[in-house]
Amino acid sequence: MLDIEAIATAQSEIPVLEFQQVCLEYALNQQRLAIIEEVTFSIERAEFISIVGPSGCGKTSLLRMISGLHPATQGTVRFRGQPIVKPLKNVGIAFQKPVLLPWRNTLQNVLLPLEVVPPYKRKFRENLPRYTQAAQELLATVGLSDFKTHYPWQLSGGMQQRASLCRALIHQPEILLLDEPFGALDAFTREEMWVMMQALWQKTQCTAVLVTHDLREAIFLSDKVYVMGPRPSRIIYELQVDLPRPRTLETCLTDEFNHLFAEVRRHIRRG
Ligand SMILES: Nc1ncnc2c1ncn2[C@@H]1O[C@H](COP(=O)(O)OP(=O)(O)OP(=O)(O)O)[C@@H](O)[C@H]1O
Repeated sequence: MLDIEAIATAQSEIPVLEFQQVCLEYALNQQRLAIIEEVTFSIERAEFISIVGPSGCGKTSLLRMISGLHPATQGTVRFRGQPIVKPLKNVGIAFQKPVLLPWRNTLQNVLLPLEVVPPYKRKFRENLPRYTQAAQELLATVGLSDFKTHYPWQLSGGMQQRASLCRALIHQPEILLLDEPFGALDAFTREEMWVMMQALWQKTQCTAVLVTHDLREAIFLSDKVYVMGPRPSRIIYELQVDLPRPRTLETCLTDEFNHLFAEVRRHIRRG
Protein backbone atom coordinates (compact mmCIF):
# COMPACT_ATOMS: atom_id res chain seq x y z
CA MET A 1 0.00 0.00 0.00
CA LEU A 2 1.31 3.50 -0.80
CA ASP A 3 2.25 5.59 2.25
CA ILE A 4 -0.38 8.15 1.43
CA GLU A 5 -3.07 5.47 1.24
CA ALA A 6 -1.88 4.04 4.56
CA ILE A 7 -2.15 7.50 6.16
CA ALA A 8 -5.63 8.01 4.71
CA THR A 9 -6.72 4.58 5.96
CA ALA A 10 -5.27 5.23 9.42
CA GLN A 11 -7.05 8.60 9.58
CA SER A 12 -10.37 7.13 8.51
CA GLU A 13 -10.01 4.59 11.32
CA ILE A 14 -9.60 7.26 14.01
CA PRO A 15 -12.96 7.82 15.73
CA VAL A 16 -14.45 11.23 15.00
CA LEU A 17 -15.09 11.78 18.70
CA GLU A 18 -13.45 10.17 21.70
CA PHE A 19 -14.11 10.61 25.41
CA GLN A 20 -11.27 9.28 27.48
CA GLN A 21 -11.84 9.06 31.23
CA VAL A 22 -13.69 12.35 31.15
CA CYS A 23 -14.83 13.91 34.42
CA LEU A 24 -16.79 17.13 34.69
CA GLU A 25 -17.39 19.32 37.72
CA TYR A 26 -19.11 22.68 38.00
CA ALA A 27 -18.31 25.29 40.62
CA LEU A 28 -21.45 26.27 42.49
CA ASN A 29 -21.51 28.59 45.53
CA GLN A 30 -17.81 27.94 46.11
CA GLN A 31 -18.41 24.19 46.05
CA ARG A 32 -17.52 21.63 43.42
CA LEU A 33 -20.48 19.78 41.97
CA ALA A 34 -19.44 16.47 40.34
CA ILE A 35 -21.55 15.89 37.23
CA ILE A 36 -19.77 13.30 35.07
CA GLU A 37 -17.32 10.66 36.25
CA GLU A 38 -14.86 8.72 34.12
CA VAL A 39 -16.79 8.59 30.87
CA THR A 40 -14.99 6.72 28.10
CA PHE A 41 -16.50 6.02 24.70
CA SER A 42 -15.95 6.85 21.05
CA ILE A 43 -18.09 7.72 18.05
CA GLU A 44 -17.20 6.63 14.52
CA ARG A 45 -17.59 8.77 11.39
CA ALA A 46 -21.20 9.04 10.17
CA GLU A 47 -22.53 7.20 13.21
CA PHE A 48 -25.79 8.31 14.83
CA ILE A 49 -25.67 7.90 18.58
CA SER A 50 -28.04 8.90 21.38
CA ILE A 51 -27.44 9.74 25.02
CA VAL A 52 -30.29 9.01 27.43
CA GLY A 53 -30.45 9.18 31.21
CA PRO A 54 -32.18 10.82 34.15
CA SER A 55 -32.76 14.56 34.26
CA GLY A 56 -29.69 16.46 35.43
CA CYS A 57 -27.23 13.62 34.80
CA GLY A 58 -25.12 15.77 32.47
CA LYS A 59 -26.34 14.98 28.94
CA THR A 60 -26.35 18.60 27.75
CA SER A 61 -23.02 19.15 29.50
CA LEU A 62 -21.60 16.29 27.45
CA LEU A 63 -22.73 18.04 24.23
CA ARG A 64 -21.12 21.26 25.47
CA MET A 65 -17.80 19.45 25.90
CA ILE A 66 -18.02 18.12 22.33
CA SER A 67 -18.78 21.58 20.95
CA GLY A 68 -15.75 22.93 22.81
CA LEU A 69 -17.88 25.40 24.77
CA HIS A 70 -16.98 23.83 28.11
CA PRO A 71 -13.74 21.95 28.91
CA ALA A 72 -13.62 18.64 30.75
CA THR A 73 -12.35 18.92 34.31
CA GLN A 74 -10.28 15.77 33.85
CA GLY A 75 -9.63 13.43 30.95
CA THR A 76 -9.73 14.27 27.27
CA VAL A 77 -12.38 14.82 24.61
CA ARG A 78 -10.89 14.40 21.12
CA PHE A 79 -12.08 15.35 17.66
CA ARG A 80 -10.37 13.27 14.98
CA GLY A 81 -7.60 12.41 17.42
CA GLN A 82 -6.93 16.01 18.57
CA PRO A 83 -7.97 17.27 22.03
CA ILE A 84 -10.82 19.77 21.81
CA VAL A 85 -9.47 22.95 23.39
CA LYS A 86 -11.61 25.62 21.72
CA PRO A 87 -15.06 25.80 20.09
CA LEU A 88 -15.20 23.47 17.08
CA LYS A 89 -16.04 25.08 13.76
CA ASN A 90 -17.56 22.19 11.87
CA VAL A 91 -20.43 21.54 14.25
CA GLY A 92 -24.14 22.09 13.70
CA ILE A 93 -26.43 22.40 16.72
CA ALA A 94 -30.20 22.15 17.11
CA PHE A 95 -32.00 22.75 20.41
CA GLN A 96 -35.52 22.15 21.69
CA LYS A 97 -36.46 25.72 20.71
CA PRO A 98 -35.95 26.33 16.98
CA VAL A 99 -35.05 30.05 17.57
CA LEU A 100 -35.61 31.27 14.02
CA LEU A 101 -35.19 34.99 13.42
CA PRO A 102 -38.71 36.40 12.99
CA TRP A 103 -37.72 39.00 10.38
CA ARG A 104 -36.17 36.42 8.04
CA ASN A 105 -38.10 33.95 5.92
CA THR A 106 -37.42 30.19 6.00
CA LEU A 107 -34.77 30.24 3.27
CA GLN A 108 -33.02 33.27 4.79
CA ASN A 109 -33.03 31.60 8.22
CA VAL A 110 -31.45 28.45 6.78
CA LEU A 111 -28.76 30.51 5.03
CA LEU A 112 -27.89 32.47 8.17
CA PRO A 113 -24.82 30.43 9.30
CA LEU A 114 -23.21 30.91 5.88
CA GLU A 115 -23.70 34.65 6.24
CA VAL A 116 -22.09 34.93 9.67
CA VAL A 117 -19.66 32.00 10.13
CA PRO A 118 -16.13 32.09 8.72
CA PRO A 119 -14.92 31.06 6.19
CA TYR A 120 -18.31 31.05 4.40
CA LYS A 121 -19.24 34.65 5.19
CA ARG A 122 -16.25 36.02 3.26
CA LYS A 123 -17.65 34.85 -0.07
CA PHE A 124 -21.32 34.81 0.84
CA ARG A 125 -22.52 37.10 -1.98
CA GLU A 126 -20.38 35.36 -4.58
CA ASN A 127 -21.54 31.88 -3.54
CA LEU A 128 -25.16 32.77 -2.85
CA PRO A 129 -26.60 30.85 -5.85
CA ARG A 130 -24.77 27.67 -4.77
CA TYR A 131 -25.74 28.14 -1.11
CA THR A 132 -29.35 28.79 -2.07
CA GLN A 133 -29.46 25.57 -4.06
CA ALA A 134 -28.03 23.63 -1.10
CA ALA A 135 -30.60 25.21 1.24
CA GLN A 136 -33.41 24.35 -1.17
CA GLU A 137 -32.25 20.73 -1.33
CA LEU A 138 -32.28 20.48 2.47
CA LEU A 139 -35.70 22.12 2.64
CA ALA A 140 -36.99 19.65 0.02
CA THR A 141 -35.69 16.73 2.13
CA VAL A 142 -37.82 17.91 5.07
CA GLY A 143 -40.88 18.76 2.95
CA LEU A 144 -40.60 22.56 3.21
CA SER A 145 -40.11 23.41 -0.47
CA ASP A 146 -43.41 25.29 -0.55
CA PHE A 147 -42.60 27.28 2.59
CA LYS A 148 -39.29 28.92 1.60
CA THR A 149 -40.72 32.41 1.65
CA HIS A 150 -42.86 31.96 4.75
CA TYR A 151 -41.86 33.69 7.99
CA PRO A 152 -41.47 31.75 11.26
CA TRP A 153 -44.84 32.93 12.58
CA GLN A 154 -46.47 31.42 9.48
CA LEU A 155 -45.02 27.96 10.25
CA SER A 156 -46.16 25.27 12.71
CA GLY A 157 -43.81 24.22 15.55
CA GLY A 158 -42.80 21.11 13.61
CA MET A 159 -42.09 23.14 10.47
CA GLN A 160 -39.97 25.60 12.45
CA GLN A 161 -37.97 22.72 13.89
CA ARG A 162 -37.45 21.26 10.40
CA ALA A 163 -36.12 24.63 9.22
CA SER A 164 -33.87 24.79 12.27
CA LEU A 165 -32.42 21.36 11.41
CA CYS A 166 -31.71 22.53 7.86
CA ARG A 167 -29.99 25.62 9.29
CA ALA A 168 -27.84 23.39 11.54
CA LEU A 169 -26.73 21.41 8.47
CA ILE A 170 -26.32 24.12 5.82
CA HIS A 171 -22.56 24.54 6.37
CA GLN A 172 -22.10 20.76 5.99
CA PRO A 173 -20.86 20.22 9.54
CA GLU A 174 -19.02 17.02 10.28
CA ILE A 175 -20.81 16.77 13.62
CA LEU A 176 -24.46 17.44 14.38
CA LEU A 177 -25.41 17.97 18.03
CA LEU A 178 -29.10 17.58 18.83
CA ASP A 179 -30.31 18.62 22.29
CA GLU A 180 -33.87 17.32 22.66
CA PRO A 181 -34.82 18.90 19.31
CA PHE A 182 -38.26 17.27 19.22
CA GLY A 183 -39.06 17.56 22.93
CA ALA A 184 -41.60 20.36 22.53
CA LEU A 185 -43.58 18.73 19.72
CA ASP A 186 -46.73 16.61 19.96
CA ALA A 187 -46.33 12.84 19.67
CA PHE A 188 -47.47 12.56 16.02
CA THR A 189 -45.32 15.45 14.79
CA ARG A 190 -42.38 14.09 16.74
CA GLU A 191 -42.60 10.73 15.00
CA GLU A 192 -42.73 12.45 11.59
CA MET A 193 -39.61 14.35 12.61
CA TRP A 194 -37.75 11.10 13.32
CA VAL A 195 -38.28 10.04 9.72
CA MET A 196 -37.13 13.43 8.44
CA MET A 197 -34.14 13.48 10.75
CA GLN A 198 -33.10 10.07 9.46
CA ALA A 199 -33.41 11.31 5.85
CA LEU A 200 -31.31 14.41 6.62
CA TRP A 201 -28.64 12.37 8.36
CA GLN A 202 -28.48 9.87 5.50
CA LYS A 203 -28.28 12.69 2.95
CA THR A 204 -25.54 14.62 4.76
CA GLN A 205 -23.64 11.65 6.26
CA CYS A 206 -22.73 13.69 9.32
CA THR A 207 -21.87 12.20 12.70
CA ALA A 208 -24.88 12.85 14.93
CA VAL A 209 -25.16 12.97 18.73
CA LEU A 210 -28.71 13.18 20.06
CA VAL A 211 -29.71 13.91 23.65
CA THR A 212 -33.26 12.83 24.34
CA HIS A 213 -35.66 11.67 27.04
CA ASP A 214 -37.61 9.65 24.49
CA LEU A 215 -36.23 6.10 24.39
CA ARG A 216 -38.20 5.15 21.26
CA GLU A 217 -36.77 8.20 19.49
CA ALA A 218 -33.25 7.20 20.56
CA ILE A 219 -33.69 3.64 19.26
CA PHE A 220 -35.40 4.70 16.03
CA LEU A 221 -32.62 7.10 15.04
CA SER A 222 -29.48 5.55 16.47
CA ASP A 223 -26.78 3.05 15.69
CA LYS A 224 -25.98 3.05 19.41
CA VAL A 225 -27.74 4.28 22.52
CA TYR A 226 -25.67 5.18 25.59
CA VAL A 227 -27.47 5.16 28.94
CA MET A 228 -26.07 7.45 31.63
CA GLY A 229 -26.66 6.77 35.32
CA PRO A 230 -27.64 9.28 38.00
CA ARG A 231 -25.21 12.07 38.94
CA PRO A 232 -22.25 11.91 39.22
CA SER A 233 -22.91 9.89 36.13
CA ARG A 234 -21.14 7.29 34.09
CA ILE A 235 -22.22 5.40 31.03
CA ILE A 236 -23.95 2.40 32.55
CA TYR A 237 -25.13 0.67 29.39
CA GLU A 238 -24.49 0.69 25.64
CA LEU A 239 -27.13 -0.64 23.28
CA GLN A 240 -26.22 -1.56 19.72
CA VAL A 241 -29.19 -0.96 17.39
CA ASP A 242 -28.88 -3.14 14.30
CA LEU A 243 -32.32 -2.49 12.85
CA PRO A 244 -32.09 -2.16 9.05
CA ARG A 245 -32.26 1.33 7.49
CA PRO A 246 -34.05 3.30 6.36
CA ARG A 247 -36.37 2.71 9.30
CA THR A 248 -40.04 3.54 9.02
CA LEU A 249 -42.61 4.17 11.73
CA GLU A 250 -43.72 0.55 11.22
CA THR A 251 -40.26 -0.43 12.50
CA CYS A 252 -41.42 0.81 15.93
CA LEU A 253 -44.14 -1.85 15.93
CA THR A 254 -41.81 -4.81 15.43
CA ASP A 255 -40.87 -7.31 18.16
CA GLU A 256 -37.21 -6.50 17.60
CA PHE A 257 -37.81 -2.79 18.29
CA ASN A 258 -39.87 -3.54 21.40
CA HIS A 259 -37.18 -5.87 22.67
CA LEU A 260 -34.57 -3.10 22.34
CA PHE A 261 -36.91 -0.65 24.07
CA ALA A 262 -37.41 -3.05 27.00
CA GLU A 263 -33.66 -3.53 27.25
CA VAL A 264 -32.88 0.23 27.54
CA ARG A 265 -35.83 0.78 29.87
CA ARG A 266 -34.56 -1.95 32.19
CA HIS A 267 -31.14 -0.31 32.46
CA ILE A 268 -32.59 3.14 33.11
CA ARG A 269 -34.64 1.67 35.96
CA ARG A 270 -31.54 0.04 37.41
CA GLY A 271 -29.61 3.32 37.12
N1 LIG B 1 -22.87 26.26 34.06
C1 LIG B 1 -23.27 25.51 35.10
N2 LIG B 1 -22.87 25.81 36.36
C2 LIG B 1 -23.25 25.06 37.42
N3 LIG B 1 -24.04 23.95 37.31
C3 LIG B 1 -24.47 23.62 36.09
C4 LIG B 1 -24.12 24.37 34.91
N4 LIG B 1 -24.70 23.80 33.82
C5 LIG B 1 -25.39 22.74 34.30
N5 LIG B 1 -25.26 22.63 35.64
C6 LIG B 1 -25.80 21.57 36.50
O1 LIG B 1 -25.24 20.36 36.03
C7 LIG B 1 -26.20 19.31 36.08
C8 LIG B 1 -26.30 18.65 34.72
O2 LIG B 1 -26.90 19.56 33.80
P1 LIG B 1 -27.23 19.15 32.32
O3 LIG B 1 -28.04 20.24 31.72
O4 LIG B 1 -25.99 18.75 31.62
O5 LIG B 1 -28.12 17.83 32.57
P2 LIG B 1 -29.13 17.06 31.58
O6 LIG B 1 -28.89 15.61 31.81
O7 LIG B 1 -28.99 17.57 30.20
O8 LIG B 1 -30.53 17.50 32.22
P3 LIG B 1 -32.00 17.48 31.56
O9 LIG B 1 -32.26 16.08 31.12
O10 LIG B 1 -32.88 17.87 32.71
O11 LIG B 1 -32.00 18.48 30.45
C9 LIG B 1 -27.49 19.92 36.58
O12 LIG B 1 -27.59 19.67 37.97
C10 LIG B 1 -27.30 21.41 36.34
O13 LIG B 1 -27.97 22.17 37.32
